[in-house]
Amino acid sequence: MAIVLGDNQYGKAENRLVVVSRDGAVHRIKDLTVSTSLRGDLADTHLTGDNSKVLATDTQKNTVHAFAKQAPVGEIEDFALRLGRHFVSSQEAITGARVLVDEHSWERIEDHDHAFVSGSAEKRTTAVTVDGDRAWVVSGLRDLVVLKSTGSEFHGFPRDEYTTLRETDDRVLATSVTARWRYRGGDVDWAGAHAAIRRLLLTTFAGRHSLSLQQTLYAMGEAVLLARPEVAEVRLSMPNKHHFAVDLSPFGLANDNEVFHAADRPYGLIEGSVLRDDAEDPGLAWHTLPTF
Ligand SMILES: O=c1[nH]c(=O)c2[nH]c(=O)[nH]c2[nH]1
Repeated sequence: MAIVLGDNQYGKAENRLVVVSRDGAVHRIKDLTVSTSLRGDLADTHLTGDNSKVLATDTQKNTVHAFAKQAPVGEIEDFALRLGRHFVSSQEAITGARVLVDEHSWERIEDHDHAFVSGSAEKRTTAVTVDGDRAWVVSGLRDLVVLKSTGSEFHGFPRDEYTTLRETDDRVLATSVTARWRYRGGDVDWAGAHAAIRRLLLTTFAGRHSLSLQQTLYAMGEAVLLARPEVAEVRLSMPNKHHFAVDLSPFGLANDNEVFHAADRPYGLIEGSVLRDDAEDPGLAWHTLPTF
């Protein structure tokens, strides 16, 4: 038996980067969390501690900062592609790079030039993978919290000796959407596509009558694929944020779906992928990313 080094990657995780750009007195801010990780000929450092091929994670962090100054950051996908390609093309030992970027939202306070209020917790995300001269882009969003107060049922599930859940034809449906979608190529209007896909996810959640969160998940992914030819696959992770109707009968009160306990945990966790059956090979697009 021999023991060998398996898959590995290394980098600087979660650089918190805020970039202020100025158009005269009017400022704009980009608030990003950037993680870089590199792959390649890295056996030496693991096996002998020879670091001659290790671009320090500190250097990776510095590169993120310098790139934010040297050219406009632009869309997160473009920024991530520039960084990933730089690491692969400038270091002989480095053959692959993964750059993750989350964009945090800020809104202008009224029409103020340089004062902002933090937006919702929702983040726009991208995961760019570079391997040699190839690249894949998986973009998405997370912490998009949505709720509908009717238009959701759940019944017809098996009942065994442990089942207590009541069937319902009218319940609150709430979730916090994590969505990732894989683009088919790199020639994409990143911001326009993101806005359109986000809208499709929201309008489908709102508009489709739901018989299960699973059905809603599939419908949301399907809506994106039907409308957006540049997307090959959508992966969704959607916790079922349960809202339990409170039993008010001890107080002699009827609860006509008005008063709920918003339970924090446990929560159902509904996850899945919706994809074209003729989608091309995803290559390394999802490599080392969480499945959902
Ligand atoms: O939409 C739902 N899917 C489930 O699988 C499930 N399980 C459960 O207890 N409630 C729900 N709701």
